[in-house]
Amino acid sequence: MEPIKIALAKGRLADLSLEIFEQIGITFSSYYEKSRKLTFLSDDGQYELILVKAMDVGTYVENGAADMGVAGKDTLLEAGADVFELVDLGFGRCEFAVAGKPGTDLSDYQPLTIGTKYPKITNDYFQSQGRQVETIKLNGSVELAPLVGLSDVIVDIVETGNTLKENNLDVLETMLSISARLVVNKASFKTKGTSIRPVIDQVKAIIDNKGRVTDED
Ligand SMILES: Nc1ncnc2c1ncn2[C@@H]1O[C@H](COP(=O)(O)OP(=O)(O)OP(=O)(O)O)[C@@H](O)[C@H]1O
Ligand SMILES: O=P(O)(O)OC[C@H]1O[C@H](OP(=O)(O)OP(=O)(O)O)[C@H](O)[C@@H]1O
Repeated sequence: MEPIKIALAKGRLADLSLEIFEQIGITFSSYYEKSRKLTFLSDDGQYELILVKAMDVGTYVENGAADMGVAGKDTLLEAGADVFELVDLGFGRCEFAVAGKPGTDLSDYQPLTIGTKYPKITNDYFQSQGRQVETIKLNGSVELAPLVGLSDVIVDIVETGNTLKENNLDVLETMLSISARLVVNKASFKTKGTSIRPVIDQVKAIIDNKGRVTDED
């Protein structure tokens, strides 16, 4: 039988995700972080790890190129991924926020310009409140934008708040909380249910029992 394909991004969510898979007996001992290889077969040959960019996990899973995956809620929302989101893994916790120079009054700007890696989430959020904004798509170092006059404010992820602090920016408005999710392709969930369901159930059991898989573990 074909291996179940699991999409994962290198980076912040990789280690804890692989740790959870290991706890349910799915191990990829040929994987190591510095490798340039993008696919790894599990030791039992039943699963295949495919390494994609964080923002692309939802796309691979939605299209069935991967049967399941681990992705931040931020990336799933931004990609508008049509997938089953079956487990909140409880790590990778952070907040979306509007941030800017201290004392910035959002209502002073018409339209408000917003630098962000997440134009869809930003537009959806402000549109739902009937507030007119203009987004400027950035790919990183977003905190720079208001400092150099590229945008009035930013919308970005805040975890510890250190990046904002070190750049003399403040949270002006919090938007929504996010965390890592286990997602499954809708067709795979039906056609490969006998293989996929036990994985979901075991991951759920680990999260429920531990209730303490955190970034600090
Ligand atoms: N402080 C944080 N900053 C960014 N993402 C975080 C943070 N804490 C948790 N996350 C979560 O980790 C996920 C992966 O983040 P990571 O930094 O590895 O990739 P990325 O920066 O989105 O991608 P890339 O580095 O390829 O541009 C995010 O989508 C988010 O859900
Ligand atoms: O509140 P903090 O704990 O400081 O974390 C938030 C920072 O982390 C992320 O950036 P990342 O490290 O992914 O860099 P980039 O997006 O600028 O590439 C995010 O875009 C913030 O800049």
